[in-house]
Amino acid sequence: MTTPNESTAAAQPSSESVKGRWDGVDVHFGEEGGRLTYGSYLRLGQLLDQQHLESDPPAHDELLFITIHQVYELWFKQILHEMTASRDAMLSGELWRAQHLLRRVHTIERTLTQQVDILETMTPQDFGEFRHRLSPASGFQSVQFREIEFLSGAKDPSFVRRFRGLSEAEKVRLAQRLEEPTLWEAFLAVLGEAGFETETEDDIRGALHKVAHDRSQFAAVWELAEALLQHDELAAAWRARHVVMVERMIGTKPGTGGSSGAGYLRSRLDLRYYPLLWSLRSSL
Ligand code: HEM
Ligand SMILES: N[C@@H](CC(=O)c1ccccc1NC=O)C(=O)O
Repeated sequence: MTTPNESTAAAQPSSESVKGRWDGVDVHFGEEGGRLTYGSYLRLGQLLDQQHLESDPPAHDELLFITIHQVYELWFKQILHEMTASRDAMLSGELWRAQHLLRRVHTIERTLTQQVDILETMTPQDFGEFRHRLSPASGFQSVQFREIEFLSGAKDPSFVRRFRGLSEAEKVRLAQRLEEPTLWEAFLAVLGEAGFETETEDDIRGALHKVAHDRSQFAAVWELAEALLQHDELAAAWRARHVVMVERMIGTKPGTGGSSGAGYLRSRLDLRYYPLLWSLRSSL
């Protein structure tokens, strides 16, 4: 019996094969031909070498600041993966799958809002040790954040124009998001498939009413509408949590990205992806 880290003749990589057998178990080899390990699979060498402080001498809390943002971006990537698949599932009529994937998005979004607690263990004084080094960078420049907004339904090309320092690849990604169908457009296709007109806003209001009042017939459509509303509510909760954290950290100072700071962020609190799902509430 060998233990997982011992090498065996059977598991030696050859130049031809990327698979082998070890104690009756398939053994896979990574790109370099070495046997796959935890660290090589997860590319930890690269991942754990990506935290570079701007402060010098190093400010203790800057590692936390970088880590939090990198974790956000990893989850943004996952959210985009799930939202794209959910949109495509709606377009191909797989409503159960669209809803299943949106539920995963909700869980990630709750986690993202809770993560603010970790950042708030940093005091404004400790943030002040390295904040001046960050300008003109800001969360405003998060391409994936804007992709999520566009894919959700809030397409606003003015954000692309206001972006500074975008790479060509990032410009292409944002341009594609402005072109492709949003979750809302996919949902309208679902309403269409269910037999409703969706040409005008009044058509859509009418369709939502019928769905809401005949849940036995339109159960899957109603559940999907609720999942979209939940996504909208969770995005709004993140914006609200973020602005209060910002007030706690920098008060009324302008932002490093060049905006008025909390004032600008407050102006975005009323953003809703699906206003018709919200206004439906007033007439139920
Ligand atoms: C100490 C913590 C933080 C402070 C003081 C802060 C402050 C700000 C400020 C002032 C803005 C307005 C843009 C500007 O800089 O002029 C902004 C925007 C933004 N921040 Fe943060 N932020 C913090 C943490 C985070 C974290 C952890 C994230 C997660 C990715 C984040 C994401 C964003 C995004 C996406 C925007 C653009 C929002 C929009 O345009 O609606 N921020 N932040
Ligand atoms: N805009 C923030 C700085 C900040 O939080 C930040 C800076 C660089 C990269 C991401 C950031 N996060 C959110 O805005 C500030 O004005 O203090």
